[in-house]
Amino acid sequence: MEFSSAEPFKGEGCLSKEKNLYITFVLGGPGSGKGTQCAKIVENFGYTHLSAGELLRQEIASNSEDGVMILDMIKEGKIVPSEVTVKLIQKGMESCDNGKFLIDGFPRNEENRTAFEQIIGAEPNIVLFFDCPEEEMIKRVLNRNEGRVDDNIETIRKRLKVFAASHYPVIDYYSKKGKLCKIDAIGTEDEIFERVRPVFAACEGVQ
Ligand SMILES: Nc1ncnc2c1ncn2[C@@H]1O[C@H](COP(=O)(O)OP(=O)(O)OP(=O)(O)O)[C@@H](O)[C@H]1O
Ligand SMILES: Nc1ccn([C@H]2C[C@H](O)[C@@H](COP(=O)(O)O)O2)c(=O)n1
Ligand SMILES: [Mg+2]
Repeated sequence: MEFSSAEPFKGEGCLSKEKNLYITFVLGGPGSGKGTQCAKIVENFGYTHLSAGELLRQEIASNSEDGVMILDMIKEGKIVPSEVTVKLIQKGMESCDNGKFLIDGFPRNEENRTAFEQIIGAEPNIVLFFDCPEEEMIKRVLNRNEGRVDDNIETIRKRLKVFAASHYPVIDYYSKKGKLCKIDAIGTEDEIFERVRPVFAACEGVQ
């Protein structure tokens, strides 16, 4: 496991300097199991889960100014401009007393990553990466049955292409910083969580 735990980050930028921030970015391709494992981390370790995709879907549902643009991009499997997504994450972080965040599905590319650093003024302590073969991701997404507009084979193929083209520089960046924790995402949900659990158990002492 390529991981070194780090001290909590003192909020800077938009977030209160009084708040001890402990940020985990949760990465992986579509259907790799990010949301499923985040729910288990919340249950076991008391984090606040902010899914970038879910925040964008809520923005569509609320008929906001950016809603139509976001919907068009999601249908095409494209990445929404970083400023829009980071502002939604910022709102989510500010509305929470707890400083322990799981930021799921973010950063999707280098633009996302640098926008977060600039706007939020913080870095993740840990970056989880769920490593899953494409065929398994396709199977899981097609079986998901949650009515998402992007859970169809055409959009999945586009999302997988975007993922393959943009995730590596982000993974590489955090790997070089000793923050990357790669998790084998094949197995049952519980088996996978037993690979995730030690990462958070190890961090309990430094929060
Ligand atoms: N280990 C697993 N084995 C089989 N199915 C799984 C496993 N983990 C999650 N699933 C199922 O696969 C589907 C996708 O999982 P999940 O929504 O957690 O993925 P995700 O990485 O958040 O995807 P997305 O990026 O599209 O939001 C869900 O229906 C979930 O119940
Ligand atoms: N950082 C992000 C996260 C998500 N999106 C858009 C594009 C994705 O295909 C879609 C669904 O995300 P998921 O729920 O699969 O994490 O939301 C984005 O543009 N930028
Ligand atoms: Mg998800």
